[in-house]
Amino acid sequence: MVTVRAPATSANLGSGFDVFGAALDRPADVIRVEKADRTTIDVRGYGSEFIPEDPADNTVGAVAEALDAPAHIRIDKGIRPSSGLGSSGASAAAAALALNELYDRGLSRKELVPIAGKGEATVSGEVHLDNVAPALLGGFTVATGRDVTTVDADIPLVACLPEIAISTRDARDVVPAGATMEQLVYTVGRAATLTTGMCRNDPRLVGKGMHDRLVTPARADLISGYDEVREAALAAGATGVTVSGAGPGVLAACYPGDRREIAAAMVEGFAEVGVDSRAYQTKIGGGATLHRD
Ligand SMILES: Nc1ncnc2c1ncn2[C@@H]1O[C@H](COP(=O)(O)OP(=O)(O)OP(=O)(O)O)[C@@H](O)[C@H]1O
Ligand SMILES: N[C@@H](CCO)C(=O)O
Repeated sequence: MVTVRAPATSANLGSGFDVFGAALDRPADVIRVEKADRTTIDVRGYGSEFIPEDPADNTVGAVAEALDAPAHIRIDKGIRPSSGLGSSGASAAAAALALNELYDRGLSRKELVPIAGKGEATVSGEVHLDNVAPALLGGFTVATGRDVTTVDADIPLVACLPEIAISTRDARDVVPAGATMEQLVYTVGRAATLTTGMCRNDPRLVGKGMHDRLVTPARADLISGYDEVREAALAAGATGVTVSGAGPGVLAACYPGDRREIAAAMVEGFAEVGVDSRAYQTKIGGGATLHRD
């Protein structure tokens, strides 16, 4: 039996739509796999009632098929689905690492990224690697096509999840079809600022680089209380705030000593508009970990 813990991730980070991603040190999914004649899936934990166990509809099913690795797969969800913390991608990444080990396929973590991406595509409709890459490799990741670069950054974060569900598929429908040259220049500047901040472990630059005028405003409109939460987090010391992944989670970058106050301010911001939420005080963390029994 092989057990893998794969972390939650935050994709986009504002200025890096479909390219940037970061592994979070908590929460995480845990997957256990055992060889079998055909793949079966048993889902438990956070939000498990909303997750299909049919391999055709669960992200881990496509991964088992791609690796030709049928198994009994038990998923313990620690990451709420449809929250913007890469829940479906974490399961896909964990399954790729676990089944690669179980069947001695010998693929590297980088080679497993596109395989996990096939699993993620079953629910989001298109292949994008900005959740599965950090879940497998850890740190801050830049995924361009099949090429993934990683930076082992150490940046404190707060992720606040409101009790609203937005599927990635629906949130992709509101992404603008095009951009003006002015918007492109602004986005490149912010993305470069964020990347420099990650390389220097500088929360101020990371926060500044999260600001995005292209995709985030359209997605923020889907999240009741987004403006209130953003203002509250900035007033409490956040260096930048954006939508986490496809939402509805909201992500704040900050200095280490400010996390508790920012988390409370974000929960209060959602409460102002009558929405319950849960905040995680976290930071950029490592990739999936594997244990063989
Ligand atoms: N193993 C899985 N874990 C979580 N969700 C899954 C899984 N397999 C299938 N799903 C389905 O995927 C959808 C959730 O994925 P979605 O991409 O919308 O959200 P997310 O992974 O939480 O967020 P994001 O990608 O924006 O960070 C739900 O409809 C859920 O039923
Ligand atoms: N880049 C993806 C991440 C969510 O899976 C999106 O924003 O749609």
